[in-house]
Amino acid sequence: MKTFAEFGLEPKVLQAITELGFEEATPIQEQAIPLAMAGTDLIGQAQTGTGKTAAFGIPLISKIAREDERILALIMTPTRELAIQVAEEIGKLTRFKGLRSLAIYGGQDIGRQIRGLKRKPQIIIGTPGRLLDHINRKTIRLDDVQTIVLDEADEMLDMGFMEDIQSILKLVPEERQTMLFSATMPPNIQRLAQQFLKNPQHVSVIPKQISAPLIDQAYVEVPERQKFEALSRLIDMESPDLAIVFGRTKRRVDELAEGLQKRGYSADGLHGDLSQNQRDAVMRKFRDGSIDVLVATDVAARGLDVSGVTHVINFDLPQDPESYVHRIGRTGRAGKEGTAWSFVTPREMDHLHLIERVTRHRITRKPLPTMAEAIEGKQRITAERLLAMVEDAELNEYKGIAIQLLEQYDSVQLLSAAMKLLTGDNKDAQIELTPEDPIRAKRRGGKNDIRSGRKPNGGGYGGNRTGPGSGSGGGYRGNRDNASSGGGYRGNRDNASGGGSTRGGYSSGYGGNSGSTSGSSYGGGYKGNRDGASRTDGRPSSRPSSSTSTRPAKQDFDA
Ligand SMILES: Nc1ncnc2c1ncn2[C@@H]1O[C@H](COP(=O)(O)OP(=O)(O)OP(=O)(O)O)[C@@H](O)[C@H]1O
Ligand SMILES: [Mg+2]
Repeated sequence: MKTFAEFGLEPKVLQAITELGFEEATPIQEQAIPLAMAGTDLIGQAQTGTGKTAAFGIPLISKIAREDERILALIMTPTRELAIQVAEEIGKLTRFKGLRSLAIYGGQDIGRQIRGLKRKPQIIIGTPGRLLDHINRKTIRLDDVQTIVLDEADEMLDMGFMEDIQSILKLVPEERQTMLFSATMPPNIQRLAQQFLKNPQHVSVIPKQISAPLIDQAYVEVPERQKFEALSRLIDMESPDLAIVFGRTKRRVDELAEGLQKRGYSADGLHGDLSQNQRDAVMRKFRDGSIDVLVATDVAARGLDVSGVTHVINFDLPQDPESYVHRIGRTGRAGKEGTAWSFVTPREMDHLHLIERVTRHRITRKPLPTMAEAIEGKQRITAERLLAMVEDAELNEYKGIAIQLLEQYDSVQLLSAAMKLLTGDNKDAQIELTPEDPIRAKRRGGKNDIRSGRKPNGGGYGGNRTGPGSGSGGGYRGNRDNASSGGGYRGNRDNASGGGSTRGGYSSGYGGNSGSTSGSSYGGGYKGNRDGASRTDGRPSSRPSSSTSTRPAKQDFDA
Protein backbone atom coordinates (compact mmCIF):
# COMPACT_ATOMS: atom_id res chain seq x y z
CA MET A 1 0.00 0.00 0.00
CA LYS A 2 1.21 3.44 -0.91
CA THR A 3 0.92 6.57 1.11
CA PHE A 4 -0.28 9.66 -0.70
CA ALA A 5 3.08 11.34 -0.18
CA GLU A 6 4.54 8.92 -2.72
CA PHE A 7 2.52 10.33 -5.60
CA GLY A 8 4.43 13.59 -5.72
CA LEU A 9 1.37 15.67 -4.92
CA GLU A 10 1.64 19.30 -4.01
CA PRO A 11 1.63 20.01 -0.25
CA LYS A 12 -1.77 21.72 -0.23
CA VAL A 13 -3.44 18.72 -1.79
CA LEU A 14 -1.62 16.36 0.56
CA GLN A 15 -2.73 18.45 3.48
CA ALA A 16 -6.36 18.14 2.38
CA ILE A 17 -6.02 14.37 2.03
CA THR A 18 -4.59 14.15 5.53
CA GLU A 19 -7.43 16.27 6.79
CA LEU A 20 -9.89 13.82 5.25
CA GLY A 21 -8.24 11.10 7.32
CA PHE A 22 -6.93 9.08 4.38
CA GLU A 23 -3.70 7.39 5.38
CA GLU A 24 -3.01 4.93 2.64
CA ALA A 25 -4.17 4.92 -0.94
CA THR A 26 -6.77 2.32 -1.82
CA PRO A 27 -5.83 -0.07 -4.66
CA ILE A 28 -7.73 1.89 -7.31
CA GLN A 29 -6.11 5.10 -6.10
CA GLU A 30 -2.70 3.51 -6.11
CA GLN A 31 -3.09 2.48 -9.73
CA ALA A 32 -5.16 5.28 -11.20
CA ILE A 33 -3.55 8.33 -9.64
CA PRO A 34 -0.11 8.05 -11.30
CA LEU A 35 -1.64 7.27 -14.70
CA ALA A 36 -4.18 10.05 -14.44
CA MET A 37 -1.52 12.52 -13.32
CA ALA A 38 0.41 11.62 -16.46
CA GLY A 39 -2.60 12.62 -18.54
CA THR A 40 -3.64 9.20 -19.84
CA ASP A 41 -7.23 8.40 -20.70
CA LEU A 42 -8.55 5.87 -18.24
CA ILE A 43 -11.24 3.32 -17.64
CA GLY A 44 -11.19 2.63 -13.94
CA GLN A 45 -13.14 -0.15 -12.32
CA ALA A 46 -13.09 -0.99 -8.65
CA GLN A 47 -15.58 -2.22 -6.10
CA THR A 48 -18.11 0.04 -4.48
CA GLY A 49 -16.86 2.12 -1.60
CA THR A 50 -13.17 1.87 -2.47
CA GLY A 51 -12.42 5.52 -3.13
CA LYS A 52 -12.91 6.03 -6.84
CA THR A 53 -13.93 9.65 -6.28
CA ALA A 54 -10.53 10.57 -4.90
CA ALA A 55 -8.88 8.38 -7.53
CA PHE A 56 -10.06 10.76 -10.24
CA GLY A 57 -10.46 13.81 -8.01
CA ILE A 58 -6.88 14.08 -6.82
CA PRO A 59 -5.22 14.05 -10.27
CA LEU A 60 -7.89 16.33 -11.64
CA ILE A 61 -7.36 19.04 -9.06
CA SER A 62 -3.60 18.69 -9.27
CA LYS A 63 -3.65 19.92 -12.85
CA ILE A 64 -5.53 23.15 -12.15
CA ALA A 65 -4.04 26.45 -11.12
CA ARG A 66 -5.89 28.62 -8.70
CA GLU A 67 -5.64 31.76 -10.82
CA ASP A 68 -7.28 30.19 -13.82
CA GLU A 69 -10.78 31.48 -14.46
CA ARG A 70 -11.87 29.00 -17.09
CA ILE A 71 -13.87 25.81 -16.72
CA LEU A 72 -11.09 23.26 -16.97
CA ALA A 73 -12.69 20.10 -15.65
CA LEU A 74 -16.11 18.56 -15.94
CA ILE A 75 -17.33 15.65 -13.85
CA MET A 76 -20.65 14.11 -14.82
CA THR A 77 -22.82 11.97 -12.59
CA PRO A 78 -26.15 10.25 -13.20
CA THR A 79 -28.00 11.69 -10.22
CA ARG A 80 -28.33 15.02 -8.50
CA GLU A 81 -27.52 13.62 -5.09
CA LEU A 82 -24.32 12.18 -6.45
CA ALA A 83 -23.36 15.45 -8.13
CA ILE A 84 -23.81 17.20 -4.80
CA GLN A 85 -21.77 14.58 -2.97
CA VAL A 86 -18.91 14.53 -5.47
CA ALA A 87 -18.84 18.34 -5.44
CA GLU A 88 -18.50 18.17 -1.68
CA GLU A 89 -15.61 15.77 -1.86
CA ILE A 90 -13.89 17.89 -4.52
CA GLY A 91 -14.50 20.89 -2.29
CA LYS A 92 -12.76 19.13 0.59
CA LEU A 93 -9.84 18.09 -1.56
CA THR A 94 -9.33 21.63 -2.86
CA ARG A 95 -9.80 23.28 0.47
CA PHE A 96 -6.23 24.40 0.92
CA LYS A 97 -5.44 24.81 -2.71
CA GLY A 98 -8.36 27.18 -3.04
CA LEU A 99 -9.89 26.01 -6.30
CA ARG A 100 -13.49 26.79 -7.12
CA SER A 101 -15.96 24.04 -7.93
CA LEU A 102 -19.69 24.07 -8.50
CA ALA A 103 -22.46 21.48 -8.65
CA ILE A 104 -24.91 21.94 -11.50
CA TYR A 105 -28.02 19.79 -11.37
CA GLY A 106 -31.67 19.73 -12.21
CA GLY A 107 -34.26 20.87 -9.74
CA GLN A 108 -32.13 23.62 -8.29
CA ASP A 109 -32.85 27.26 -9.07
CA ILE A 110 -30.99 28.03 -12.24
CA GLY A 111 -30.46 31.66 -11.25
CA ARG A 112 -28.54 30.51 -8.26
CA GLN A 113 -26.37 28.33 -10.45
CA ILE A 114 -25.75 31.24 -12.82
CA ARG A 115 -24.62 33.33 -9.87
CA GLY A 116 -22.33 30.49 -8.86
CA LEU A 117 -20.87 30.40 -12.35
CA LYS A 118 -19.98 34.08 -12.08
CA ARG A 119 -17.47 33.10 -9.41
CA LYS A 120 -15.55 31.44 -12.25
CA PRO A 121 -15.33 27.87 -11.02
CA GLN A 122 -12.66 25.75 -12.66
CA ILE A 123 -14.45 22.49 -11.87
CA ILE A 124 -18.06 21.71 -12.69
CA ILE A 125 -19.77 18.64 -11.30
CA GLY A 126 -23.10 18.08 -12.93
CA THR A 127 -25.92 15.99 -14.27
CA PRO A 128 -26.23 15.93 -18.05
CA GLY A 129 -29.68 17.47 -18.49
CA ARG A 130 -29.00 20.62 -16.54
CA LEU A 131 -25.52 20.93 -18.01
CA LEU A 132 -27.05 20.98 -21.48
CA ASP A 133 -29.50 23.56 -20.31
CA HIS A 134 -26.65 25.85 -19.27
CA ILE A 135 -24.76 25.14 -22.46
CA ASN A 136 -27.80 26.18 -24.49
CA ARG A 137 -28.19 29.33 -22.45
CA LYS A 138 -24.50 29.95 -22.97
CA THR A 139 -23.97 30.22 -19.25
CA ILE A 140 -21.49 27.35 -19.49
CA ARG A 141 -18.83 27.06 -22.17
CA LEU A 142 -16.79 23.92 -22.48
CA ASP A 143 -14.15 25.22 -24.89
CA ASP A 144 -11.37 25.13 -22.32
CA VAL A 145 -12.16 21.84 -20.65
CA GLN A 146 -9.09 19.67 -20.31
CA THR A 147 -10.41 16.87 -18.14
CA ILE A 148 -13.69 14.99 -18.35
CA VAL A 149 -14.81 12.37 -15.87
CA LEU A 150 -17.85 10.18 -16.22
CA ASP A 151 -18.54 8.85 -12.77
CA GLU A 152 -20.76 5.76 -12.87
CA ALA A 153 -19.69 5.54 -16.49
CA ASP A 154 -21.72 2.49 -17.42
CA GLU A 155 -24.88 4.15 -16.18
CA MET A 156 -23.98 7.36 -17.99
CA LEU A 157 -23.41 5.54 -21.25
CA ASP A 158 -26.55 3.54 -20.90
CA MET A 159 -29.56 4.32 -23.00
CA GLY A 160 -31.09 7.10 -21.03
CA PHE A 161 -28.05 9.34 -20.95
CA MET A 162 -26.17 8.48 -24.09
CA GLU A 163 -27.52 11.22 -26.30
CA ASP A 164 -26.94 13.93 -23.74
CA ILE A 165 -23.42 12.73 -23.11
CA GLN A 166 -22.67 12.68 -26.81
CA SER A 167 -23.94 16.22 -27.24
CA ILE A 168 -21.87 17.43 -24.33
CA LEU A 169 -18.68 15.67 -25.36
CA LYS A 170 -18.92 17.14 -28.84
CA LEU A 171 -18.41 20.55 -27.30
CA VAL A 172 -15.28 19.64 -25.41
CA PRO A 173 -11.92 20.00 -27.18
CA GLU A 174 -10.49 16.82 -28.64
CA GLU A 175 -7.28 17.47 -26.79
CA ARG A 176 -8.42 16.44 -23.39
CA GLN A 177 -8.16 13.71 -20.83
CA THR A 178 -11.22 11.52 -20.45
CA MET A 179 -11.73 9.16 -17.53
CA LEU A 180 -14.51 6.70 -16.85
CA PHE A 181 -15.12 5.17 -13.46
CA SER A 182 -17.55 2.62 -12.11
CA ALA A 183 -17.76 -0.53 -10.04
CA THR A 184 -19.41 -2.26 -12.98
CA MET A 185 -18.25 -2.06 -16.55
CA PRO A 186 -20.18 -4.36 -18.84
CA PRO A 187 -17.97 -5.13 -21.84
CA ASN A 188 -20.26 -3.67 -24.45
CA ILE A 189 -20.30 -0.43 -22.55
CA GLN A 190 -16.54 -0.50 -22.65
CA ARG A 191 -16.64 -0.85 -26.38
CA LEU A 192 -18.98 2.06 -26.63
CA ALA A 193 -16.80 4.05 -24.28
CA GLN A 194 -13.84 3.70 -26.57
CA GLN A 195 -15.58 6.21 -28.83
CA PHE A 196 -14.73 8.92 -26.39
CA LEU A 197 -11.31 7.83 -25.28
CA LYS A 198 -7.85 7.78 -26.80
CA ASN A 199 -5.71 4.74 -26.09
CA PRO A 200 -7.28 4.31 -22.71
CA GLN A 201 -5.57 2.38 -19.97
CA HIS A 202 -7.77 -0.04 -18.14
CA VAL A 203 -7.29 0.02 -14.46
CA SER A 204 -9.25 -2.73 -12.93
CA VAL A 205 -8.93 -3.83 -9.38
CA ILE A 206 -11.87 -6.11 -9.42
CA PRO A 207 -11.11 -9.41 -7.80
CA LYS A 208 -13.25 -12.45 -8.37
CA GLN A 209 -16.42 -10.92 -7.14
CA ILE A 210 -17.56 -7.57 -8.34
CA SER A 211 -19.56 -6.89 -5.24
CA ALA A 212 -17.63 -5.51 -2.33
CA PRO A 213 -16.12 -8.23 -0.13
CA LEU A 214 -17.19 -6.83 3.20
CA ILE A 215 -20.86 -7.22 2.53
CA ASP A 216 -22.66 -10.18 3.98
CA GLN A 217 -25.30 -11.11 1.40
CA ALA A 218 -28.48 -13.00 2.19
CA TYR A 219 -31.90 -13.49 0.71
CA VAL A 220 -35.28 -14.52 2.01
CA GLU A 221 -37.85 -16.19 -0.17
CA VAL A 222 -41.09 -14.47 0.60
CA PRO A 223 -44.41 -14.08 -1.20
CA GLU A 224 -45.21 -10.59 -2.38
CA ARG A 225 -48.02 -10.14 0.14
CA GLN A 226 -45.85 -10.97 3.11
CA LYS A 227 -42.99 -8.69 2.21
CA PHE A 228 -43.97 -5.82 4.44
CA GLU A 229 -44.30 -8.02 7.48
CA ALA A 230 -40.94 -9.54 6.59
CA LEU A 231 -39.41 -6.08 6.34
CA SER A 232 -40.57 -4.93 9.70
CA ARG A 233 -39.44 -8.15 11.32
CA LEU A 234 -36.10 -7.91 9.61
CA ILE A 235 -35.54 -4.36 10.76
CA ASP A 236 -36.54 -5.34 14.29
CA MET A 237 -34.29 -8.36 14.32
CA GLU A 238 -31.27 -6.67 12.81
CA SER A 239 -31.74 -3.22 14.31
CA PRO A 240 -29.63 -1.42 11.72
CA ASP A 241 -27.85 1.81 12.56
CA LEU A 242 -28.87 3.16 9.19
CA ALA A 243 -30.57 1.18 6.47
CA ILE A 244 -31.49 1.78 2.86
CA VAL A 245 -34.53 -0.08 1.59
CA PHE A 246 -34.83 -0.23 -2.19
CA GLY A 247 -38.21 -0.42 -3.85
CA ARG A 248 -38.95 -0.79 -7.52
CA THR A 249 -41.19 2.15 -8.19
CA LYS A 250 -42.00 5.53 -6.79
CA ARG A 251 -45.39 4.34 -5.67
CA ARG A 252 -43.74 1.46 -3.88
CA VAL A 253 -41.32 3.79 -2.15
CA ASP A 254 -44.13 6.10 -1.04
CA GLU A 255 -46.21 3.25 0.30
CA LEU A 256 -43.27 1.67 2.06
CA ALA A 257 -42.10 4.86 3.70
CA GLU A 258 -45.61 5.61 4.88
CA GLY A 259 -46.14 2.05 6.09
CA LEU A 260 -42.90 2.10 8.05
CA GLN A 261 -43.79 5.43 9.62
CA LYS A 262 -47.18 4.09 10.67
CA ARG A 263 -45.47 1.19 12.35
CA GLY A 264 -43.31 3.58 14.31
CA TYR A 265 -40.07 3.47 12.36
CA SER A 266 -38.14 6.58 11.59
CA ALA A 267 -38.21 6.35 7.81
CA ASP A 268 -38.59 8.54 4.77
CA GLY A 269 -38.69 8.08 1.02
CA LEU A 270 -36.51 9.33 -1.84
CA HIS A 271 -37.47 9.29 -5.50
CA GLY A 272 -37.68 11.46 -8.52
CA ASP A 273 -41.20 12.75 -8.13
CA LEU A 274 -40.22 14.69 -5.05
CA SER A 275 -39.14 18.28 -5.38
CA GLN A 276 -35.44 18.87 -5.11
CA ASN A 277 -36.03 20.56 -1.78
CA GLN A 278 -37.74 17.45 -0.50
CA ARG A 279 -34.97 15.25 -1.88
CA ASP A 280 -32.34 17.39 -0.20
CA ALA A 281 -34.23 17.35 3.06
CA VAL A 282 -34.53 13.57 3.06
CA MET A 283 -30.84 13.11 2.29
CA ARG A 284 -29.91 15.58 4.99
CA LYS A 285 -32.03 13.76 7.57
CA PHE A 286 -30.52 10.45 6.58
CA ARG A 287 -26.97 11.76 6.67
CA ASP A 288 -27.39 13.33 10.09
CA GLY A 289 -29.19 10.30 11.48
CA SER A 290 -32.55 11.93 12.13
CA ILE A 291 -34.08 9.12 10.12
CA ASP A 292 -32.79 5.57 10.30
CA VAL A 293 -34.37 4.11 7.22
CA LEU A 294 -34.12 5.60 3.78
CA VAL A 295 -36.57 4.05 1.35
CA ALA A 296 -35.53 4.75 -2.22
CA THR A 297 -35.76 3.86 -5.87
CA ASP A 298 -32.61 3.19 -7.83
CA VAL A 299 -32.00 6.91 -7.71
CA ALA A 300 -30.03 6.11 -4.55
CA ALA A 301 -28.34 3.02 -5.96
CA ARG A 302 -25.20 4.58 -7.34
CA GLY A 303 -22.32 6.31 -5.70
CA LEU A 304 -23.97 7.61 -2.55
CA ASP A 305 -21.64 7.47 0.38
CA VAL A 306 -23.38 7.77 3.73
CA SER A 307 -21.33 6.64 6.65
CA GLY A 308 -23.09 4.42 9.13
CA VAL A 309 -25.24 2.52 6.63
CA THR A 310 -25.09 -0.96 8.08
CA HIS A 311 -27.87 -2.54 6.03
CA VAL A 312 -29.21 -2.52 2.52
CA ILE A 313 -32.51 -4.27 1.96
CA ASN A 314 -33.77 -5.03 -1.52
CA PHE A 315 -37.46 -5.03 -0.77
CA ASP A 316 -37.85 -5.66 -4.48
CA LEU A 317 -35.10 -7.28 -6.49
CA PRO A 318 -33.38 -4.91 -8.90
CA GLN A 319 -33.78 -5.39 -12.61
CA ASP A 320 -30.10 -5.67 -13.45
CA PRO A 321 -27.27 -7.47 -11.73
CA GLU A 322 -25.34 -4.20 -11.97
CA SER A 323 -28.01 -2.45 -10.03
CA TYR A 324 -27.74 -5.14 -7.37
CA VAL A 325 -24.01 -4.57 -7.07
CA HIS A 326 -24.44 -0.83 -6.72
CA ARG A 327 -27.40 -0.98 -4.37
CA ILE A 328 -25.75 -3.30 -1.89
CA GLY A 329 -22.57 -1.26 -2.24
CA ARG A 330 -24.22 1.53 -0.23
CA THR A 331 -23.01 -0.45 2.77
CA GLY A 332 -19.65 -2.11 3.42
CA ARG A 333 -17.72 1.00 2.38
CA ALA A 334 -14.24 2.25 3.18
CA GLY A 335 -13.27 -0.93 5.00
CA LYS A 336 -16.44 -1.21 7.07
CA GLU A 337 -18.67 -4.24 7.13
CA GLY A 338 -22.25 -4.31 5.95
CA THR A 339 -25.20 -6.57 5.45
CA ALA A 340 -27.42 -6.88 2.41
CA TRP A 341 -30.79 -8.66 2.38
CA SER A 342 -32.94 -9.30 -0.62
CA PHE A 343 -36.56 -10.34 -0.73
CA VAL A 344 -37.25 -12.77 -3.51
CA THR A 345 -40.72 -13.92 -4.43
CA PRO A 346 -40.95 -17.57 -5.49
CA ARG A 347 -41.29 -16.61 -9.15
CA GLU A 348 -38.16 -14.48 -9.01
CA MET A 349 -35.76 -17.23 -8.06
CA ASP A 350 -34.37 -17.36 -11.60
CA HIS A 351 -33.60 -13.72 -11.44
CA LEU A 352 -31.76 -14.18 -8.19
CA HIS A 353 -29.65 -16.91 -9.76
CA LEU A 354 -28.82 -14.60 -12.64
CA ILE A 355 -27.60 -12.02 -10.16
CA GLU A 356 -25.51 -14.67 -8.44
CA ARG A 357 -23.92 -15.74 -11.71
CA VAL A 358 -23.10 -12.25 -12.89
CA THR A 359 -21.71 -11.17 -9.56
CA ARG A 360 -20.03 -14.54 -9.06
CA HIS A 361 -21.19 -14.62 -5.53
CA ARG A 362 -23.52 -17.00 -3.79
CA ILE A 363 -26.20 -15.28 -1.84
CA THR A 364 -27.06 -17.16 1.33
CA ARG A 365 -30.63 -18.28 1.79
CA LYS A 366 -32.01 -17.42 5.21
CA PRO A 367 -35.39 -18.09 6.76
CA LEU A 368 -37.90 -15.37 7.27
CA PRO A 369 -37.21 -13.83 10.68
CA THR A 370 -39.70 -15.17 13.18
CA MET A 371 -41.87 -12.99 15.32
CA ALA A 372 -39.85 -14.13 18.33
CA GLU A 373 -36.58 -13.04 16.70
CA ALA A 374 -38.09 -9.72 15.77
CA ILE A 375 -39.33 -9.10 19.28
CA GLU A 376 -36.06 -10.17 20.79
CA GLY A 377 -34.11 -7.85 18.49
CA LYS A 378 -36.30 -4.93 19.28
CA GLN A 379 -36.18 -5.55 23.02
CA ARG A 380 -32.44 -5.88 22.93
CA ILE A 381 -32.12 -2.47 21.32
CA THR A 382 -34.56 -0.92 23.72
CA ALA A 383 -32.67 -2.37 26.65
CA GLU A 384 -29.42 -1.00 25.23
CA ARG A 385 -30.90 2.45 24.86
CA LEU A 386 -32.27 2.27 28.37
CA LEU A 387 -28.95 1.18 29.86
CA ALA A 388 -27.06 3.87 27.98
CA MET A 389 -29.42 6.34 29.55
CA VAL A 390 -28.96 4.82 33.00
CA GLU A 391 -25.24 5.38 32.70
CA ASP A 392 -25.03 8.73 31.03
CA ALA A 393 -28.07 10.80 31.63
CA GLU A 394 -28.88 13.23 34.36
CA LEU A 395 -32.02 11.67 35.78
CA ASN A 396 -32.63 13.55 39.03
CA GLU A 397 -35.78 15.21 37.77
CA TYR A 398 -37.35 11.81 37.22
CA LYS A 399 -36.37 10.18 40.44
CA GLY A 400 -39.24 11.53 42.52
CA ILE A 401 -41.88 10.07 40.27
CA ALA A 402 -39.90 6.85 39.92
CA ILE A 403 -39.91 6.32 43.67
CA GLN A 404 -43.61 7.06 43.87
CA LEU A 405 -44.43 4.61 41.10
CA LEU A 406 -42.30 1.89 42.60
CA GLU A 407 -44.15 2.23 45.88
CA GLN A 408 -47.44 1.60 44.13
CA TYR A 409 -46.58 -0.91 41.39
CA ASP A 410 -44.59 -4.00 40.81
CA SER A 411 -41.13 -3.04 39.48
CA VAL A 412 -41.08 -5.69 36.74
CA GLN A 413 -44.50 -4.62 35.54
CA LEU A 414 -43.42 -0.99 35.53
CA LEU A 415 -40.21 -1.52 33.66
CA SER A 416 -41.94 -3.74 31.11
CA ALA A 417 -44.49 -1.03 30.43
CA ALA A 418 -41.75 1.55 30.02
CA MET A 419 -39.94 -0.73 27.59
CA LYS A 420 -43.08 -1.27 25.56
CA LEU A 421 -43.53 2.47 25.31
CA LEU A 422 -39.91 2.93 24.32
CA THR A 423 -39.97 0.37 21.55
CA GLY A 424 -42.59 2.53 19.90
CA ASP A 425 -44.35 -0.62 18.86
CA ASN A 426 -47.31 -0.25 16.66
CA LYS A 427 -47.68 -3.75 15.36
CA ASP A 428 -51.38 -3.33 14.88
CA ALA A 429 -51.08 -0.79 12.11
CA GLN A 430 -52.35 -2.60 9.04
CA ILE A 431 -50.24 -1.85 6.01
CA GLU A 432 -51.48 -2.68 2.54
CA LEU A 433 -49.10 -2.30 -0.35
CA THR A 434 -50.06 -2.31 -3.98
CA PRO A 435 -48.58 -5.56 -5.31
CA GLU A 436 -45.80 -5.40 -7.87
CA ASP A 437 -45.33 -7.92 -10.62
CA PRO A 438 -42.39 -10.23 -10.13
CA ILE A 439 -39.20 -9.34 -11.93
CA ARG A 440 -38.19 -11.96 -14.40
CA ALA A 441 -34.91 -12.87 -15.84
CA LYS A 442 -35.55 -12.01 -19.44
CA ARG A 443 -34.54 -14.47 -22.04
CA ARG A 444 -32.59 -13.26 -24.96
CA GLY A 445 -31.22 -14.67 -28.12
CA GLY A 446 -28.05 -16.56 -27.64
CA LYS A 447 -26.45 -15.89 -30.98
CA ASN A 448 -24.13 -13.35 -29.60
CA ASP A 449 -22.72 -15.40 -26.86
CA ILE A 450 -19.09 -15.13 -26.15
CA ARG A 451 -17.99 -18.23 -27.96
CA SER A 452 -19.34 -17.23 -31.30
CA GLY A 453 -17.22 -14.16 -31.08
CA ARG A 454 -19.79 -12.37 -33.10
CA LYS A 455 -20.69 -8.83 -32.51
CA PRO A 456 -24.22 -8.39 -31.44
CA ASN A 457 -26.61 -7.21 -34.08
CA GLY A 458 -26.69 -3.52 -34.43
CA GLY A 459 -23.73 -3.04 -32.18
CA GLY A 460 -25.22 -3.79 -28.83
CA TYR A 461 -26.71 -0.84 -27.11
CA GLY A 462 -26.44 1.30 -30.16
CA GLY A 463 -28.76 -1.05 -31.90
CA ASN A 464 -31.45 -0.13 -29.53
CA ARG A 465 -31.07 3.48 -30.07
CA THR A 466 -31.48 3.33 -33.74
CA GLY A 467 -33.24 0.08 -34.08
CA PRO A 468 -36.77 -0.45 -35.18
CA GLY A 469 -39.26 0.19 -32.51
CA SER A 470 -37.12 2.71 -30.76
CA GLY A 471 -39.55 5.38 -31.73
CA SER A 472 -40.13 6.31 -28.17
CA GLY A 473 -37.46 8.84 -28.95
CA GLY A 474 -37.47 11.65 -26.50
CA GLY A 475 -39.43 9.38 -24.26
CA TYR A 476 -36.26 8.24 -22.63
CA ARG A 477 -35.71 11.42 -20.82
CA GLY A 478 -39.35 11.83 -20.12
CA ASN A 479 -39.57 8.42 -18.65
CA ARG A 480 -36.53 8.79 -16.61
CA ASP A 481 -37.67 11.98 -15.08
CA ASN A 482 -41.38 11.79 -14.90
CA ALA A 483 -42.40 8.22 -14.79
CA SER A 484 -45.30 8.00 -12.51
CA SER A 485 -45.34 5.26 -10.01
CA GLY A 486 -45.76 1.89 -11.40
CA GLY A 487 -45.61 2.76 -15.03
CA GLY A 488 -42.20 4.25 -14.88
CA TYR A 489 -40.24 2.10 -17.18
CA ARG A 490 -37.14 3.52 -18.52
CA GLY A 491 -38.04 4.08 -22.07
CA ASN A 492 -38.52 0.70 -23.62
CA ARG A 493 -34.92 0.07 -23.15
CA ASP A 494 -35.52 -3.55 -23.57
CA ASN A 495 -38.08 -3.83 -26.23
CA ALA A 496 -37.02 -1.02 -28.47
CA SER A 497 -34.72 -3.28 -30.34
CA GLY A 498 -37.53 -5.05 -32.06
CA GLY A 499 -35.63 -8.25 -31.87
CA GLY A 500 -34.50 -10.56 -29.22
CA SER A 501 -30.84 -10.09 -29.35
CA THR A 502 -29.83 -6.61 -30.27
CA ARG A 503 -28.97 -5.66 -26.82
CA GLY A 504 -27.12 -8.73 -25.98
CA GLY A 505 -23.68 -7.29 -26.25
CA TYR A 506 -23.13 -7.98 -22.64
CA SER A 507 -21.46 -11.16 -23.40
CA SER A 508 -17.90 -11.40 -22.50
CA GLY A 509 -18.13 -11.26 -18.79
CA TYR A 510 -16.63 -9.16 -16.12
CA GLY A 511 -13.02 -8.99 -15.43
CA GLY A 512 -10.35 -10.19 -17.69
CA ASN A 513 -9.92 -6.83 -19.30
CA SER A 514 -7.18 -7.24 -21.74
CA GLY A 515 -4.65 -4.59 -21.19
CA SER A 516 -5.63 -4.26 -17.61
CA THR A 517 -2.73 -2.85 -15.73
CA SER A 518 -3.50 -4.94 -12.75
CA GLY A 519 -3.76 -8.23 -14.46
CA SER A 520 -6.73 -8.95 -12.34
CA SER A 521 -8.58 -11.05 -14.81
CA TYR A 522 -10.13 -14.06 -13.37
CA GLY A 523 -10.95 -16.35 -16.15
CA GLY A 524 -13.91 -16.34 -18.38
CA GLY A 525 -16.24 -14.51 -16.12
CA TYR A 526 -19.89 -14.44 -16.66
CA LYS A 527 -20.88 -15.37 -20.11
CA GLY A 528 -24.51 -14.67 -20.35
CA ASN A 529 -26.57 -11.82 -21.56
CA ARG A 530 -27.33 -9.04 -19.26
CA ASP A 531 -30.99 -9.65 -18.97
CA GLY A 532 -31.08 -13.05 -20.42
CA ALA A 533 -31.54 -16.19 -18.54
CA SER A 534 -27.89 -16.52 -19.02
CA ARG A 535 -26.14 -19.78 -19.17
CA THR A 536 -22.62 -20.16 -18.12
CA ASP A 537 -22.23 -23.13 -20.39
CA GLY A 538 -22.41 -20.91 -23.40
CA ARG A 539 -25.38 -22.67 -24.91
CA PRO A 540 -27.92 -20.34 -26.33
CA SER A 541 -30.83 -19.59 -24.16
CA SER A 542 -34.23 -19.58 -25.67
CA ARG A 543 -35.73 -16.57 -27.27
CA PRO A 544 -38.29 -14.46 -25.61
CA SER A 545 -41.82 -15.12 -26.67
CA SER A 546 -42.58 -11.52 -26.01
CA SER A 547 -40.41 -8.67 -24.98
CA THR A 548 -42.58 -6.85 -22.58
CA SER A 549 -40.47 -4.58 -20.52
CA THR A 550 -40.58 -5.09 -16.85
CA ARG A 551 -38.04 -2.42 -16.30
CA PRO A 552 -38.70 -0.46 -13.17
CA ALA A 553 -38.68 3.25 -12.88
CA LYS A 554 -35.10 4.29 -13.20
CA GLN A 555 -36.47 7.70 -13.58
CA ASP A 556 -35.68 10.92 -12.08
CA PHE A 557 -32.00 10.80 -12.28
CA ASP A 558 -31.62 14.20 -13.72
CA ALA A 559 -33.45 17.07 -15.27
N1 LIG B 1 -7.51 6.28 0.84
C1 LIG B 1 -8.60 6.29 1.61
N2 LIG B 1 -8.52 5.96 2.91
C2 LIG B 1 -9.65 5.97 3.68
N3 LIG B 1 -10.87 6.28 3.25
C3 LIG B 1 -11.01 6.61 1.95
C4 LIG B 1 -9.87 6.65 1.07
N4 LIG B 1 -10.31 7.02 -0.14
C5 LIG B 1 -11.63 7.22 -0.03
N5 LIG B 1 -12.06 6.99 1.22
C6 LIG B 1 -13.44 7.09 1.73
O1 LIG B 1 -14.12 5.93 1.29
C7 LIG B 1 -15.49 6.20 1.07
C8 LIG B 1 -15.91 5.67 -0.28
O2 LIG B 1 -15.30 6.41 -1.31
P1 LIG B 1 -16.02 6.67 -2.70
O3 LIG B 1 -17.39 7.21 -2.48
O4 LIG B 1 -15.09 7.45 -3.53
O5 LIG B 1 -16.15 5.18 -3.24
P2 LIG B 1 -16.46 4.67 -4.72
O6 LIG B 1 -15.39 3.72 -5.06
O7 LIG B 1 -16.68 5.83 -5.61
O8 LIG B 1 -17.82 3.85 -4.49
P3 LIG B 1 -19.10 3.72 -5.45
O9 LIG B 1 -18.76 2.66 -6.47
O10 LIG B 1 -20.18 3.27 -4.53
O11 LIG B 1 -19.34 5.04 -6.06
C9 LIG B 1 -15.67 7.69 1.20
O12 LIG B 1 -16.25 7.98 2.45
C10 LIG B 1 -14.25 8.22 1.12
O13 LIG B 1 -14.11 9.41 1.84
MG1 LIG C 1 -18.28 6.62 -6.60
